[in-house]
Amino acid sequence: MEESLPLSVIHVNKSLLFINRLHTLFHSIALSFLFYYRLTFFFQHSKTIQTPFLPYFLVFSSEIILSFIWFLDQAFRWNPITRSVFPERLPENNKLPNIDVFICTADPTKEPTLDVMNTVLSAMAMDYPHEKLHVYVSDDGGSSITLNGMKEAWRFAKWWLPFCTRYRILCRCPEAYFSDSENEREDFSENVEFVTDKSMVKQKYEAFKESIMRVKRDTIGITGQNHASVIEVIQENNSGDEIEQVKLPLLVYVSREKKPSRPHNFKAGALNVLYRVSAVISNSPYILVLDCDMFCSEPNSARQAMCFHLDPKISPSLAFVQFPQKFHNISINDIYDSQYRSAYKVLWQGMDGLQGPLLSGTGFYMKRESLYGSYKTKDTDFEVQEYVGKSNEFIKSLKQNSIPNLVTVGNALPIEETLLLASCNYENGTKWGKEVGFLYGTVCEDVHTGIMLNCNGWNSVFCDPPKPQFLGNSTTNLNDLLIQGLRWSSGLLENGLVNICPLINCPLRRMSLLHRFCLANITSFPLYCLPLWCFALVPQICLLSGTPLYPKVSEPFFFVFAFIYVSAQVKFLLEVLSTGGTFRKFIIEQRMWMMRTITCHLYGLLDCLMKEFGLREASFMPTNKVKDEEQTMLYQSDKYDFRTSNMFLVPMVSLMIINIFCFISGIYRVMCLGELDKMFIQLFLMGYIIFVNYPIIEGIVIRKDKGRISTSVFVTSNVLATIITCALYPLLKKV
Ligand SMILES: O=c1ccn([C@@H]2O[C@H](COP(=O)(O)OP(=O)(O)O[C@H]3O[C@H](CO)[C@@H](O)[C@H](O)[C@H]3O)[C@@H](O)[C@H]2O)c(=O)[nH]1
Ligand SMILES: [Mn+2]
Repeated sequence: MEESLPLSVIHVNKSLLFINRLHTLFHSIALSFLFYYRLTFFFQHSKTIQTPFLPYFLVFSSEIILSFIWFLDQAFRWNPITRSVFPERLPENNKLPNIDVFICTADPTKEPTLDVMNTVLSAMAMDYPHEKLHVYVSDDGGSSITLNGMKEAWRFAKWWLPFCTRYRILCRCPEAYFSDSENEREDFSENVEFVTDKSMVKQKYEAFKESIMRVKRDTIGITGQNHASVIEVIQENNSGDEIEQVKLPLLVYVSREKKPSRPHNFKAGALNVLYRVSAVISNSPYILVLDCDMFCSEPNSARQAMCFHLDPKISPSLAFVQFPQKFHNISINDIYDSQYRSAYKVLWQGMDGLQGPLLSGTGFYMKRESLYGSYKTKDTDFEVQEYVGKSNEFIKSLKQNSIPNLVTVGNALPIEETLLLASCNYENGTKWGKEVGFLYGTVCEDVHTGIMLNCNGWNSVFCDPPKPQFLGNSTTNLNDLLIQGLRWSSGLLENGLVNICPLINCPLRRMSLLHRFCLANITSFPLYCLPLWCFALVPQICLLSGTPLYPKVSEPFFFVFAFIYVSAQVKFLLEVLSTGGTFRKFIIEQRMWMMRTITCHLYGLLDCLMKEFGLREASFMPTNKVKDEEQTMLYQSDKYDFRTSNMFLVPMVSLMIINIFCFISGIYRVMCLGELDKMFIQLFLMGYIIFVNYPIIEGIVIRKDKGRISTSVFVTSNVLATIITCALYPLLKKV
C-alpha cells in the first residue's frame, strides 16, 4: 500500500491557466490591429510624403521586437504548474543514494571566509545520513585562508552536527541560527539540557568565528591566477578532544591548478574539476551544487529532491531538480527587485509545465550521469580517452555507473590521481566543456548547460516548497546589480545568438515548440535594449518638432494602443499581486526593468558582439559579498544608491533629462497650439517614464546623502542629453 503512494504530486491552477490564455488571445488580436495600422501607414506613406519616414520606421521596428519577445514570453504562461513532495514516503535511510555537494568560492576578499564556511557547515548538517554526504569545496583563489577555514569548520562541525541532530534544529547554518531567536523549536526551548547545550555550542561557534577572523592574509607566492593544484581531505587531527567520536560527512578541499596563460573557464571550469575529483573519491550518483553565498536554511532539500530522483516514473529522463534562489538580505520593499520575483515565481513554474526549469547555477540536485555526454556511444578505450581525458580511474568511475569508490572515510584516497584530474592540462584535446560536464564559452554556464541537457532529451523539475531550502545573498546596490546584469545579459545573448540558438538548433523531437520559445525568450530578452532606447528618445524628440507617431485620441485606432497598454499593465499587476507583491512592487519592477535594459542590457549586447569579433576577452567578475554599513542603511531606508560608474549612470540620467525637457515642451505645445488630440500618446509615454523613474529626479534634486547623483554626473548627463537631442532632432524631422 505504502509503495503505491506517489512521492510527489502536480497542481494545476485552472483559472490562472484560463486567464493567461485569454489574455494571450486578446492581446494578440490587439497587436495584429496595431500591425495593420502601421502597415497601412507605410502603404499610404509611399504615395503621400508628408511625414518623415525614419521615426515611423524606428518605432514600428521597436514594436515588432517588443511584440516578438512578448509572444515568446507567452509560452511561460501556457501551462504553469506547482508541485508538492512527500519525503516521509521515501525508503529508509540505508536505501537512500549518496550525494556529493559542490561548493564554489573564488576570492576570500570578496567572499568572506566565515560566510563560505557557514555554507559548508549548513550543507554538512543536512538532514541526510551523514555517511552518505560528501562535501567538496572548490577554491579558485587557492588561498590558505580558505583551507584553514575548512579545518576550523571541521572542528566546529563535531559540535554543531550532533547538536542539530539531537534537537532537530531547523536552521542549520550556524550564523543564521545564532542571530535569530525565532529559530528555536517550541518543544525544546524549555528544556534545561537544550539550553546548556545551546550555550556551549554557541561558545564553540564564537571561538570558531574568532579563529577565522584571526588568520592574517598569508598568500605570499600564490595568487588567484597562478597556483598548483592542492587537494586535501580534511581529517581528524586527534588533538585529544574531549568529544565523543561523531561521524561527519567527508570534507574535501580542492584548489585546481591555474596558470595565467591558460583559460580557466570560471565557475564551469571549477565545477568540472570537482566533478572529476569527486568521481574518483566518492562518485555519488547525485550532486548538489551551491554557490558559496547560498546556505541550506532548511535541512530537508536532499530528501525533497529524492522524491523526484527516486520516482521511477520521473527519474529516467530527469537531469536535475532545481530549487529557487531565495535571499535572506532583502528589504521589505525590495527596491532593486533583487529577488527576481518573476523568474522564480512565474517563469520557472511555466517551464516546469513543459520540459522543466532552467539550471539556475545554485541549489540544484543533478544526476551525475546526465553530464557524461554521449560517452556511452564510444567503443574503444582510445575513443573514450579522447572524450573524457586520460585518467583511467576516472574512466573506471564512469563504467561503475555510480558505485562509490569509497565506502568508509579513512580508506587510502587516490590523491595522486586527483591532482592530475585538477591540473590545467587535463582537459587538453578532450570534450570537457563542449559535450561533457558543465559547458564553457559563456559566463552563464548554468543556462547554457541546462539548454544542452534539454537538447539531449533530459528534463528537469522545479521544487519550490513553502519554506525556502536555500538562502543566498542578493545584490542590494545599483553598482553590483548592474555589473551582474551586464555579465548575465552578455552571457545569455552569447547562448542565444552564438552558442546554441534554442529556436533553431535543437532536434525537434527532443524539445517542444513552447519550451523552445521559453529558452529563446530567456536568451534574447537583453535585446529589449533596442526598443527601449528607441521609446526613450524617438517619440520625445518628435514631440519637440510636432511630429505625431501615434493615432489621434479621436481616431478609432487610439483604442488599439490604449487597449495594448492597459491590458499589459493590468496583466502584470495581477501577476505581481498574485505572487505576493504589492502595487509598489509593480512600479519598482518596471523601473528596474527600464534601468537594467537601458544600461546593462545594452552593454551586454555590445560586450557579446565584441567578444564575437575577438575584440574583448570574456571575464567573470564575482559579485561582491562584503557588507557595507552605509550602503545597507541606504538600502533599508529604500533609497537608491547611485554610487556606480558613469558608464551606467550618465545614460540613465541623460534620458531622464531629455524626457523631462520634452515633456515640458510638449505641455507648452498642447497649451498654446492645442495639439492634445494629436500628441496625447506621446505626452502620456513621457509622463509614464518620468513617473516610474521619479527616484532619479529625487537623486538629483532632493537628496543630500552620499548615494545621491552628484553634480558632476548631472552636468555630464546634460552635455550628453544636449548632444543626443541636437543630433537626432534634424534627423528625425527630415529623413
Ligand atoms: O572564476 C570563478 C568565478 C566564480 N566562481 C563562483 O561562482 C559562484 C557564483 O558567483 P557570484 O559572484 O556569486 O555570481 P552571481 O551573479 O551571484 O551568480 C549567479 O550567476 C552565475 C552565472 O553568471 C551563476 O553561476 C550563479 O549560480 C548565480 O547565482 C560563486 O560561488 C563564486 O565563488 C568560481 O568558482 N570561479
Ligand atoms: Mn551570488
